[in-house]
Amino acid sequence: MSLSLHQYLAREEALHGLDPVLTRLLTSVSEACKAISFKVRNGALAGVLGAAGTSNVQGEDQKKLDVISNDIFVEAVARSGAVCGMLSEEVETVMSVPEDCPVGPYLIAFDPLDGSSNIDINVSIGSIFSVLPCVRPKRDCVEADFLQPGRNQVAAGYCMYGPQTQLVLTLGRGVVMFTLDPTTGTFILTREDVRVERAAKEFAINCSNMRHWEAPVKRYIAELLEGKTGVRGKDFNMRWIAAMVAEVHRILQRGGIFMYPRDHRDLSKPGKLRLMYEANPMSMLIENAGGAATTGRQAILDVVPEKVHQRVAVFLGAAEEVELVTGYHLESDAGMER
Ligand SMILES: O=P(O)(O)OC[C@H]1O[C@](O)(COP(=O)(O)O)[C@@H](O)[C@@H]1O
Ligand SMILES: [Mg+2]
Ligand SMILES: [Mg+2]
Repeated sequence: MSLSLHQYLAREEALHGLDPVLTRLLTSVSEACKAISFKVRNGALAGVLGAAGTSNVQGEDQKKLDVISNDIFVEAVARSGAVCGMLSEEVETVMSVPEDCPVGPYLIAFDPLDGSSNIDINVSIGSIFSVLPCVRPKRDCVEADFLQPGRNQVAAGYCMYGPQTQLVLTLGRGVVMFTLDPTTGTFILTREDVRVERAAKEFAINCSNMRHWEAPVKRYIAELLEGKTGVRGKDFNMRWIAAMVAEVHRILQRGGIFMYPRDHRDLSKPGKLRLMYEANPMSMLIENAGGAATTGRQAILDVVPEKVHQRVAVFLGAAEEVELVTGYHLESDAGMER
């Protein structure tokens, strides 16, 4: 019998004591994702393609869909009565809930539209979310309330707008996938107990940055590229979709490793991806599927953030590969100390 997201969350409440307020929040997130999915499906017909003509806190040009998706998320989540603060890639400061909305015990961080460079070419994109507890729920939450390690997350996930719209979720007890039935507008559970194998034969990295990488990353990638004839003794395949949601989605289903290392392009940016609404939720998913996620030097989920929009290097996926490349970083650091 097929289970809807609503029924799945009710089952989690009954079997594992899932907080009904968290259920309400996740339901609001799923409604936001559904609304974004409908916009994406209609593309040019809905007038959602192209640039917005503005830039975000990262100094990146915003696409219309970045702004539209952000507005949809903020509206849905603020009205859930489940949060006391929101953090978005598209908004510089943390957002409080409006006066006419009740305040709840959670904080939510989100990347409303991931893979923005794919929007106008009709390639997979997504939305990513991370839910943290709020120690002192109040209307005027501040940045400091969000500065918690990813280990504190109580739920995390993403929705991918690809050939199908799929919502992928962890509550800290494994990873489950739902597929949106476009005829009824219901998310239906289509995969449970998602696992990432320890070994891998596929990797994802943007090789155009190779000259800027640190030595351990250059070493690791060089060994993968040598294939059967090199120290690894096997051939590896490569993919790069330029949307973290799509890369993680592939890895959750057929394995592999995804990397966006820190590089020397701009020393003020330790990596491209953002810790709180990209790396943390994806790391929680990957760890819950039996994989690993590090900065090359420590588990991503143990990083204590200093700023809400902070960037971080990311190596995630198959545990064997993540452990190997992390080992190369630690060896290299130890060598430099000597
Ligand atoms: O264009 P690059 O440098 O390959 O970067 C791709 C990476 O940037 C991101 O698109 C960043 O996400 P946004 O679209 O939310 O800014 C990741 O999803 C992806 O892995
Ligand atoms: Mg993103
Ligand atoms: Mg984004």
